[in-house]
Amino acid sequence: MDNNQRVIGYWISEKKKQKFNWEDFQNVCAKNGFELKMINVNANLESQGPFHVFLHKLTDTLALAESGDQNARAIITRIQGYIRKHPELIVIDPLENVRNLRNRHKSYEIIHNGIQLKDVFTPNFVELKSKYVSENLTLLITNNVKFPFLCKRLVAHGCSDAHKMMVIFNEKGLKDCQLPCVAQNFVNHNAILYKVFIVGEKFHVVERPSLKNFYQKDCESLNTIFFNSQDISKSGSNSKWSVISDEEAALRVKPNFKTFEKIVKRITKIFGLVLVGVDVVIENHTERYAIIDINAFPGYDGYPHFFDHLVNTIEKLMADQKSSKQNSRSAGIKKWPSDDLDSGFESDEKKKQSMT
Ligand SMILES: O=P(O)(O)O[C@@H]1[C@@H](OP(=O)(O)O)[C@H](OP(=O)(O)O)[C@H](O)[C@H](OP(=O)(O)O)[C@H]1OP(=O)(O)O
Ligand SMILES: Nc1ncnc2c1ncn2[C@@H]1O[C@H](COP(=O)(O)OP(=O)(O)O)[C@@H](O)[C@H]1O
Ligand SMILES: [Mg+2]
Ligand SMILES: [Mg+2]
Repeated sequence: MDNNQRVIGYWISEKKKQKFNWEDFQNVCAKNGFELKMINVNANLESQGPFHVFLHKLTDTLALAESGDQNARAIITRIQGYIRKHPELIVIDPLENVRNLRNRHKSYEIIHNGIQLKDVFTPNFVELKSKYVSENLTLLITNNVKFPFLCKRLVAHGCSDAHKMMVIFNEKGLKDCQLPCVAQNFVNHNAILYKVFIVGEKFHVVERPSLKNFYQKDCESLNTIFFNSQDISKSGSNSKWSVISDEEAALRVKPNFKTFEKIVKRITKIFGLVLVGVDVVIENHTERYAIIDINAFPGYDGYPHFFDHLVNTIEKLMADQKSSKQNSRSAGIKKWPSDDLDSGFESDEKKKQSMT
């Protein structure tokens, strides 16, 4: 290996590698002076290094580790040990920050407390865990969650049920909630979802199909709808639950990209993530933007020149690290707190956010 070569060590699943056409990434890296090296997370990392960057999607492993899986725990401990031993390693993204997205209730709380933007909100939500319907009903009322609401598994990824959901229309449907779950107000949005795919300071928005509108009369007549979110909002999805009338479709509004810009800025900062996706719907009538899901290292399907943007972002993070190291040396500060949630892109606040 060339001593000046910068090495990106990575771990993503084989399935994701295929979806991404990873060989193209290899070429983009080579063109920009990076070597891309797959890490064997089951073996000692020290002997596989040195690495300058660690790029990963370890959401499933993190979730498994938290549920007690010994092998997953060993992997996470090994990686954490390596990261601790190499404080200059650029980690995309820090494990602590990715971990915040495992529990849907926790990520909604972070958004609710941190988004602080007029016209952007996360719909009212509450965690349900009681086997007694009456207790859950009280919780719903106390937290202002109304029918219809979405019932989402508490765990957002890493288990086979993470994307199985329900729309609950009435008290009769409460027994259908699969626990533990988060109940979240249903927001009518004329069946269009906006996927905001973020790469550092850049982002790209794609439109996807979504759930239809539901009205008060549906709460009286409909039984619980069970669905898998993977069948609703992929680029080719064609679910019967996404069909709306021509009148409703005519009411769709053109999204305001300035609002997406603001959302991107806030979300990257409060979650401290470089590779993140935000699912947004625009509420009918109020035209407020509802954030309904946050995903670590999503699919980026439809994001033009994703690999170029990723490499440019890595370049920038390296340059930022170098200059902050120089600054802290002159100020007598020892280390940039890269794992601090709120540090995000603090130093770039003034710089213009740009869209692809
Ligand atoms: O399957 P893809 O490529 O659509 O990507 C999935 C994401 O879809 P999106 O890009 O937002 O449309 C998907 O996003 P959603 O939760 O479906 O909004 C998840 O991020 C999923 O990861 P995981 O299985 O939950 O760990 C992502 O799955 P992985 O490919 O990362 O396993
Ligand atoms: N609060 C909501 N109001 C209306 N529709 C929603 C709401 N939350 C989710 N949906 C719909 O359900 C789908 C899946 O929900 P989401 O929270 O994104 O879960 P996942 O992590 O499985 O993608 C979304 O793509 C959207 O169509
Ligand atoms: Mg989603
Ligand atoms: Mg999700």
